Amino acid sequence: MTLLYASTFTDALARLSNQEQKQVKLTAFDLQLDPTSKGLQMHRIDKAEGFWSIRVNLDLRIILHKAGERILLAYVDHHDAAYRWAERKRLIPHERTGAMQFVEVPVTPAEGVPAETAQPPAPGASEAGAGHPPFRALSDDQLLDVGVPRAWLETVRETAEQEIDALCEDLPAEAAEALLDFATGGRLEDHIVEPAAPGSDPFAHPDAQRRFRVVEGVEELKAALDAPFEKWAVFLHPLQRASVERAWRGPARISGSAGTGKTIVALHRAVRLAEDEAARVLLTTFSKRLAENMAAKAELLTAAHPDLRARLQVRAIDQAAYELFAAQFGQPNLAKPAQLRAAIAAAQKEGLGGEHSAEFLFEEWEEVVDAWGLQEEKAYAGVPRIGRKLRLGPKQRASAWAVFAFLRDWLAARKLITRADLYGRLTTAVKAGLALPYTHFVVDEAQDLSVAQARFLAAAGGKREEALFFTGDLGQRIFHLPFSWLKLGLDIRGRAQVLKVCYRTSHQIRSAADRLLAPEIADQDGTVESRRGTVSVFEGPEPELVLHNDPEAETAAVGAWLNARLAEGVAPAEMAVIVRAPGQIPRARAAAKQASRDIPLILMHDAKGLEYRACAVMAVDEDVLPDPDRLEAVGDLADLEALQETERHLLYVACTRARDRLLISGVEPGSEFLDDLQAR
Ligand SMILES: Nc1ncnc2c1ncn2[C@@H]1O[C@H](COP(=O)(O)OP(=O)(O)OP(=O)(O)O)[C@@H](O)[C@H]1O
Repeated sequence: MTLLYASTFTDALARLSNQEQKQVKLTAFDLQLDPTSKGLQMHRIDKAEGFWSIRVNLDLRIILHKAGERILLAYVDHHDAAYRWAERKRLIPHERTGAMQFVEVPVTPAEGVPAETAQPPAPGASEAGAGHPPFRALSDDQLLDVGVPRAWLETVRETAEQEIDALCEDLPAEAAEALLDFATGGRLEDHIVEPAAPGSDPFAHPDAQRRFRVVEGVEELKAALDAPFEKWAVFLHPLQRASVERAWRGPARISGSAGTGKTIVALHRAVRLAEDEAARVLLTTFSKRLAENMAAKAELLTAAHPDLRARLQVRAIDQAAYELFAAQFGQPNLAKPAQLRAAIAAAQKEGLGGEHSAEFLFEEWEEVVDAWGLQEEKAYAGVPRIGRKLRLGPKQRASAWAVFAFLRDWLAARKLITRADLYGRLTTAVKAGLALPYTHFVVDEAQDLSVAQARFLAAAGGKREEALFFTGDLGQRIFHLPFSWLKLGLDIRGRAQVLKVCYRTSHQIRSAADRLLAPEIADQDGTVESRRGTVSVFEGPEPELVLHNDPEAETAAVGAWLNARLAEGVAPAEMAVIVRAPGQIPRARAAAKQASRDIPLILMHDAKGLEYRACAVMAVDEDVLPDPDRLEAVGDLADLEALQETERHLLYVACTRARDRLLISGVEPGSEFLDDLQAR
């Protein structure tokens, strides 16, 4: 007997109370142990071919589908609702793609089916007061190619624009995504589903695997049922699954708009690599908080495989590097930014540095001299100054270098090293043969790797084909100026994949945020990441953008907006107020205070990886974003464009933390980026 469970089952389970969930799990375990047990009280459902019910308690029923040796946990609900669900369904492979699907049975109104049950509305029913049906001109073949079931062809063609959302909830996910993209200007051709090979198992098709999963042992069933909310732990999108499972034969990078599940892919990939008993996997990202989030998810994913969990370490990359350094060379004595600034001030006091401002010298040190590990002025002249178009003249360079040389001596005299030095020494040691305790590195938020980190990873991966796997989004680079990975030995060309389905953010919020960025962004080595064809799996209200005459008016309006969300039932912890810098926190606090003191206040730089039902991104003023201090610091010597982009990315990151509701506000005339957000 093969036992499978469907995403419809875990969705339905997640809607039940904790007590009910416990009872359902016990019944499911009983089923797995002995499907023939009389105690299950299994009954065939007359009106639904292949469907059976089993009894959980007086009221609750699990719906199964049985065919030959295969039993599928399909649904669970209170008695009548469970039967109604089954009576509307057929389990059949799609005639064109071969992927197994649940298909709603078309029922005509004459059969007296209540209007609220899920079924294709009668063709033409949508005409009253409806807009132009966007799919009317699509042929049967076009619709079948993207996985629309035959029974739905007419209904799809007659669906009006404002009914698309409801339609898509009833269609298989692959068909819904294709139609959503088409309705918002995309191309159906981008979503044609690869047909299964003749004679192959319809449950093995990549699109079937996003809704059905074979249970491999009681531990796995337990893990799935213990966390029914965590759909990502089981039901991956075919593109996600392909990214996780493929033998990439070299460093690979998976990208995608915010919320397309890049972190989820990184997690699954790390777990997959750890299946090999000889593997020691480091799953890493740039901050401790994000690493902790990933570690919690890794626990969930490996709940059924504790041995595998032991082969997987989750750490912030700096922490991992620190530990490796300490093990090899002893505790590093790291210079703090304040110490570096003090050293620059000391150099200037001695008359070094010419006309350069302290801020410029600090940025130049961080992003160029220290980042690239430059030890000599000659090397400084030849450094690839990507993102910095204006080259320094020889005199300016010489005066700046005098400060950097001073800085190096200053650090050496105090036996201090920088973070880049730490990575540099590790890189040299690895190249000289130091064996690391990791065989594989899976790196999330890779767009924010520093030069020194990228160089270290290139060395650490060595020539092992699957050693390096990156996930990230160039549009979310917020910490460093761009640089060429290729020049550092990380060649991902031809091994890049873009995810296209956004699970976090409503269509309305995601498409507004995506307007902040170019539809395609190329990295320094020519690898292009495209946002075209991205779809969100649900819809919501349009984001609101409001400018006020003064900060007080804004505070009052944001407070009112937060109160409105509370009134809708959004808990304080499910919303956030996000601002650019600490200087705007008092404004955020004043606004939040009007609704609840428990609403988190977050800086844009710290917003990465977080998600909330409702976000107010406030104080998006002209003199706040882009940050004028940062722009001034780089003066006319740096490429303002690259820095401007970094600031733009911050707004993108902030906006894409919102799931259902987004408010963006500021004081007139507002940040220059807001124009793009509004453009249609
Ligand atoms: N296959 C899936 N099924 C259901 N939910 C998913 C799936 N993949 C991802 N998610 C959910 O989508 C949300 C976003 O996922 P994730 O954080 O991995 O996206 P991301 O691309 O890393 O986002 P960002 O770029 O903002 O960091 C999470 O809530 C995650 O659980």
